[in-house]
Amino acid sequence: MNALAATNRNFRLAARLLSLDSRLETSLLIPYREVKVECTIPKDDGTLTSFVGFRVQHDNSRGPMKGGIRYHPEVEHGEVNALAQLMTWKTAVVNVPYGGAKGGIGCSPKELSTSELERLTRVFTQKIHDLIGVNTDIPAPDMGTNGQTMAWILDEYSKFHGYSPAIVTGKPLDLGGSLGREAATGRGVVYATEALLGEHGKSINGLTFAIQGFGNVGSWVARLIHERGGKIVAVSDVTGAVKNPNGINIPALLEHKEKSGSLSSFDGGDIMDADELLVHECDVLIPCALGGVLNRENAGDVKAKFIIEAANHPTDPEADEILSKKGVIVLPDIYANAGGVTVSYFEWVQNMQAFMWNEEKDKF
Ligand SMILES: NC(=O)C1=CN([C@@H]2O[C@H](COP(=O)(O)OP(=O)(O)OC[C@H]3O[C@@H](n4cnc5c(N)ncnc54)[C@H](O)[C@@H]3O)[C@@H](O)[C@H]2O)C=CC1
Ligand SMILES: O=C(O)CCC(=O)C(=O)O
Repeated sequence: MNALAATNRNFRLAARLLSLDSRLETSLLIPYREVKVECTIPKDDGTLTSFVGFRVQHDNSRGPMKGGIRYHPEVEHGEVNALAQLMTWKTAVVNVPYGGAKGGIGCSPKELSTSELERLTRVFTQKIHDLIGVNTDIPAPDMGTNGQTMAWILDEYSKFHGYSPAIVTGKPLDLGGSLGREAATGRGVVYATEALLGEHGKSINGLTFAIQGFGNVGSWVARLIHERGGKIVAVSDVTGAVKNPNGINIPALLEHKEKSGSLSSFDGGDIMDADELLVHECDVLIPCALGGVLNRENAGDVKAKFIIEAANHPTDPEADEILSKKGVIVLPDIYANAGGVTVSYFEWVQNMQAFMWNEEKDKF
């Protein structure tokens, strides 16, 4: 099932359970605004190339719309739409005063040079600058983007609107970023995992884990689970996958990835087929990459007892049904990965107050 059909289906089910007024249901199924823009840039070799960018603003009933920007070849209108809708539910679940939005550009960021990525980000910002705003829609990083991308958006936006650090979150600390934001999504995933396991009389220490994706979210999840004594038996990313039944040395894997840019040549485990990771023997499976990776083709073969949705919508509705019949507990994305947008809210609050907190601030 495609991402939008799946997200709409889940929303309709929830609306029925809540006896939601059908007028509200209809209104919440249709996004507030969808924008599709052409982004043409000169490449380093002087030729011109065009990409398609999107920003979907789903709902602003609870506050300014909030959500990441994704650079990935599979970015398309329907998926961005689904991701924007999920942001509306996510910000409501953790009760931060935001609505939901999402954006992205259909491109392969690894195939573009830094200067091409900068030009693309600046052109995209020029096309959407009058639709976003510190009180209307605040982008953040998602797959394929990072603090540097946010810095370019901030700089380009500020040319039109004056210096506006609150226009993006997840930016570098020197430009008004927040301490703790880089780790926040992974840290939130681990807190959510600890709480769920605790309810079942278990803890991270002593259980086995398989993690799909080793970018911002996956690498922080791996690091924090490793620190808590969890045994990570398999990790994958777009370059390949590695397994070790005795537990992968995560600090060594992080160092290897930093140096080589790849997981596949790591000698602290055996190479495995990346698709096999999702059905690998483990107690807890944590998808931290793309959506729809668990579907009717592989859900029946999943060995894990718990699935923590660190990625957005990794579990297709058909997989959800199969997993539920098997007694697998699935912790939904809009709760499990909400640590990122929570600290994004803290970053925005600091920017709006022109004030910087220390990382330990816990009183409001
Ligand atoms: N960055 C954030 O703060 C948040 C991210 N998320 C979600 O978490 C997921 C990951 O996002 P980030 O870590 O930020 O992205 P990222 O771009 O930093 O990392 C993505 C990772 O997925 C891997 N990957 C891509 N295709 C793969 C495949 N076919 N098989 C295995 N691995 C594959 C990449 O190699 C990379 O390691 C996405 O679904 C995103 O929407 C959710 C909440 C907040
Ligand atoms: O930090 C944010 O504002 C949004 C993060 C995001 O895109 C997500 O939670 O999926």
